[in-house]
Amino acid sequence: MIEKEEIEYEKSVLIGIITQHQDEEKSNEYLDELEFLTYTAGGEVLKRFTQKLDTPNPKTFIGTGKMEDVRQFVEENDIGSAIFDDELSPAQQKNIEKILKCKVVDRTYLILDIFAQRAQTSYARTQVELAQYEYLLPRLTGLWTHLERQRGGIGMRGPGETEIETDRRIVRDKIKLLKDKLKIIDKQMSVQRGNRGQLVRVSLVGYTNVGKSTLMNVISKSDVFAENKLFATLDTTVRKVVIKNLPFLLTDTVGFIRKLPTQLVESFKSTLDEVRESDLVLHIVDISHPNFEEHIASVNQILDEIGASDKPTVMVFNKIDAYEPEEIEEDDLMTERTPAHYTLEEWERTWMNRIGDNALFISAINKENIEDFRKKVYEEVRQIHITRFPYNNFLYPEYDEFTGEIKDDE
Ligand SMILES: Nc1nc2c(ncn2[C@@H]2O[C@H](COP(=O)(O)OP(=O)(O)OP(=O)(O)O)[C@@H](O)[C@H]2O)c(=O)[nH]1
Ligand SMILES: [Mg+2]
Repeated sequence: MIEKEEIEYEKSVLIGIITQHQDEEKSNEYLDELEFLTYTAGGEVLKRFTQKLDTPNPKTFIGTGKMEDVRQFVEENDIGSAIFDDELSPAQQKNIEKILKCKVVDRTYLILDIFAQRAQTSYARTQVELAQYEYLLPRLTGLWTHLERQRGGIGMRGPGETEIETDRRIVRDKIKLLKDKLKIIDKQMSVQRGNRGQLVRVSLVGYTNVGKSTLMNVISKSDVFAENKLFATLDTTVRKVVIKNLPFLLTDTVGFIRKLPTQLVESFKSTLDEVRESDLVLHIVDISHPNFEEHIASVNQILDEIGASDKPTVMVFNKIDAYEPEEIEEDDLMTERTPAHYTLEEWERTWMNRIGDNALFISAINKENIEDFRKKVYEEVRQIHITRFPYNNFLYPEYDEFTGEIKDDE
């Protein structure tokens, strides 16, 4: 069901709204992220449309006048998909499609589509397929049926055209089948996790594209796929890492994102079990991203949802090489200083100071402060080890006391 072949960049427009809770600046930042998602899915954004609205129009999400602007642009520029930053109701989606006569994709579907495109293993593919069917189920009546355009491109890598006329029952059966299939794999995975013995488990979590896989590669000398697109990693990778003489398991996981579709959280539950069952969480943050504080909040919320928010956590602020505060010219007396103007040193004195030792500032790419990072991880893992196996204490001296041969990895 999931097609793998590469597609040409598809012309798209983005549509977002500005509300009381979401001012123009926020809305722009969200659309930046949506544009990155669109690019990752294989689309090119020709134009953004925004509208000030207190509540979205129940029929067409944005107002009639604005929709007419969009329609004209879509027609004149041969646009393949109109992408909304918010979740659309099945009815809204249908209505808008009738007007625009192109694919209408919301943020949730876009993310599902990227996952479908990127899923490598049969396990990840099954999880995505399940999430796609669950998204599709309430939308079954007439989704995209009136479209006579070519197939393929954004939003077409899932259960699409062929299933549309199919009975809901068939989709429900399919959902049940996929759930059963996942249950079997889940059991195997859980046994595998059990077999890993008593090694301390550490997981890398964080917003998508913050550098988790890059850090994994640096620290474990492994070769996990990393790239500057969203959701480069869908399957968890577990590596045995040895710092000095202390072995532990390090897991690289799928990145999180604002408004991660609930269908995905649900079907990736067991991928996330890896995080839930870990002893230590390394929360990686891209400090060079203007929205990094909001990213932290999104990640914490998802950790909470999966029941993993009470783990010992180290905050790792990555990409310090790329961090550039906004500057205020000396003769500029109008611009107010905001956190966007903070230097790294100033950041370190904010709330980050309160987490004290549990905040690290690194560059995975330039290997800056990686030694501090290794030391910190060593000490945390050692602490967990000693608590769990008090008699083994003598095996693992303080990081600086260790004089034996330094082994990086096995
Ligand atoms: N400037 C800079 N870029 C970095 C650093 N670490 C990683 N990157 C880049 O950030 C991008 C994303 O890196 P990944 O390691 O794939 O990020 P990830 O968190 O695993 O992403 P997902 O798997 O998509 O969630 C890549 O282009 C990396 O080269 C860093 O310290 N500095
Ligand atoms: Mg990754």
